[in-house]
Amino acid sequence: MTLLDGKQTAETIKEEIAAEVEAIKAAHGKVPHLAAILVGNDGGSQTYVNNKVLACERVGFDSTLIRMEDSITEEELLEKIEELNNDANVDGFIVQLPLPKHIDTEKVLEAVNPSKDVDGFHPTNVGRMVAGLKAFLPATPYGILQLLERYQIETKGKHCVVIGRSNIVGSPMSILMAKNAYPGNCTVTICHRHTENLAQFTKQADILIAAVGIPEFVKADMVKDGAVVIDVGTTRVPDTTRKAGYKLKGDVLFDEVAPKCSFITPVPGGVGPLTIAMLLKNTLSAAKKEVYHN
Ligand SMILES: Nc1nc(=O)c2c([nH]1)NC[C@@H]1CN(c3ccc(C(=O)N[C@@H](CCC(=O)O)C(=O)O)cc3)C=[N+]21
Repeated sequence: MTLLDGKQTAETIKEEIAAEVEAIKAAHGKVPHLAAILVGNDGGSQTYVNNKVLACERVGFDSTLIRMEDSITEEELLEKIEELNNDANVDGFIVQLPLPKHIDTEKVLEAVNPSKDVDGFHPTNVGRMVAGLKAFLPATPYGILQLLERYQIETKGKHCVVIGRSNIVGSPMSILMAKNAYPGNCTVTICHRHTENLAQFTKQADILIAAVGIPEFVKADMVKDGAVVIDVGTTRVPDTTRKAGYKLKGDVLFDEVAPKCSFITPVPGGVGPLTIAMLLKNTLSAAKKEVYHN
């Protein structure tokens, strides 16, 4: 069993980005700039946004964190987005999810200019990805592709089973794994809450991607011997013995599943750090105008 070290891979990617930032700075006297809007003060979201800001510093990007109260109106958020769309100093920005219930998430995501949508959540980027055009890829699926590629895991002709069909992970992951590319060329099965006899599908997976958000959902008897298992879950479970007051749990019952795997990602230190690295990669692409040449 080989551990897929997301933390180390993310470090390598960030070093590559930092080297490019140096070159851009030398040539143009400016560096890529990522902004993030955080509405409210959900603990998990704060951690991720703070990690993004720290990562920006690490690679030499400018970053701006915009905090807004839980009580803001949709209109106020849309105004802020318009401001960032029009700010020539900002190359890319994200609106951290989830948003408060009184705000229409789809409307908000559609308001982001696709050329600055480094999360890849705008319908234009989703459509472009599906059509095989240049697009900002959502950071988590993009990070998983990087992990498969950098560990040189064979994907052609393999059966990839994705559990979960969310817009930000399960759906785009399934599309990318089926593409005529490396990593890709898989036969893909998407499972979700209405899948009958889930284990019958997961047991056939050469590559199993768990993106359900239920801690330790995938047990050993659901996994084939020698499978590659990618765990996207990062649920905070209360743990009073820890200083942070919580423990991070993946969607996979790691101790039981790992011995059966050829490769597996840990939680923490797996997919999470790569998500942040690929957000930076998208921001670099935005600054270099590699996707939209406006
Ligand atoms: N607009 C938007 N874009 C996102 O990309 C987005 C979002 N909203 N909302 C929330 C989810 C979740 N997410 C994570 C990012 C990093 C870690 C990460 O770095 N995790 C560390 C541990 C962090 C910890 O200690 O809590 C790890 O797995 O090793 C986890 C989760 C991005 N998301």
